[in-house]
Amino acid sequence: MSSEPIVSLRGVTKRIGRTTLIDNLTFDVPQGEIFGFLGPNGAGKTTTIRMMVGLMSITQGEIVIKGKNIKHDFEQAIRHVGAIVENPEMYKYLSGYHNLIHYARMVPGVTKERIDEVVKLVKLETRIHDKVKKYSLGMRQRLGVAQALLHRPSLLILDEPTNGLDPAGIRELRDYLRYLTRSEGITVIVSSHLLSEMELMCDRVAILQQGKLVDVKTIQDFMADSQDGTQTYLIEATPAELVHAAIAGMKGIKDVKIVPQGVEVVTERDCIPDILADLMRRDIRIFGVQVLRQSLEDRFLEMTGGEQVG
Ligand SMILES: Nc1ncnc2c1ncn2[C@@H]1O[C@H](COP(=O)(O)OP(=O)(O)OP(=O)(O)O)[C@@H](O)[C@H]1O
Repeated sequence: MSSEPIVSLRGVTKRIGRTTLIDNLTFDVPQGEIFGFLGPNGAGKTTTIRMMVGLMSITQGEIVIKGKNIKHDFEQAIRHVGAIVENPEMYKYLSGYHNLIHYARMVPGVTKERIDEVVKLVKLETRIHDKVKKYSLGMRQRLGVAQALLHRPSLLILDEPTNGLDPAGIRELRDYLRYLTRSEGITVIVSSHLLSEMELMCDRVAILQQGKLVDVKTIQDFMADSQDGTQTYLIEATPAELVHAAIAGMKGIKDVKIVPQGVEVVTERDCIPDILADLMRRDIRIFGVQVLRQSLEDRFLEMTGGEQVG
């Protein structure tokens, strides 16, 4: 993976009249990842995406895609981008394949081989000759993604792609987006107000709230670090009462409680070896230690002071 970000936003601001919709966004989207814009309704996800694809002007700041500033080099920047921002146009009475042929006429240099390739990429091979009216929402979306991929973009942007999909459709979407990043090296940006989906789908998320960036982090980092650097561990050991009493007296323990599977301890990572060594000295039998990861939802609520999402 290259270290050069595929997209950089620097001080991006959008004002309409006196209202600031987007306020000074600065962050990078690394290449080859699935990157999420996460935030409650009205946080500014769609507005940011619209600016990135040139559907809306930028009041202030810069957006650079693959080294090209979209204000000064729009054509050059946008040729790297495939996007679905609004519902893509499709002819319901034509097959998926004929829709692609029709669309490909508007995209210079697209061959029949490329059409077959994109059909494979979105895993529509078995149904591509069916009429679009017979497609499920998930399949229509995949056809939309196939359209967006025809010109070999290195960045795919999908605004709220899980909207209206059933759990199976969401899973398929996740699988083929992952396939696109892994096998084709395509960077994907998705937006959503649903934390649980972003957690499963993305490598990294930018959290937006009221047009501002709250934070941008990898999913692992979101779940791992609580604000004070502590983490919850489950120590499976018996007898639980003895474990509890021993740990409660140690340094650096924020919380300790007995749970059905053992004892839960809130502490810093560096304290774990000492805790285990101490328990072993007391002849306590240790069966396992697990890091209990916080869900992104917990982290989000912690970071935004409780504004509910989803
Ligand atoms: N053209 C516009 N004129 C005025 N206000 C707008 C315009 N477009 C969006 N807004 C406002 O900007 C804010 C951000 O909207 P945006 O659609 O970007 O949010 P979002 O995070 O995508 O939310 P959602 O999930 O509801 O689509 C909202 O308060 C919205 O009402």
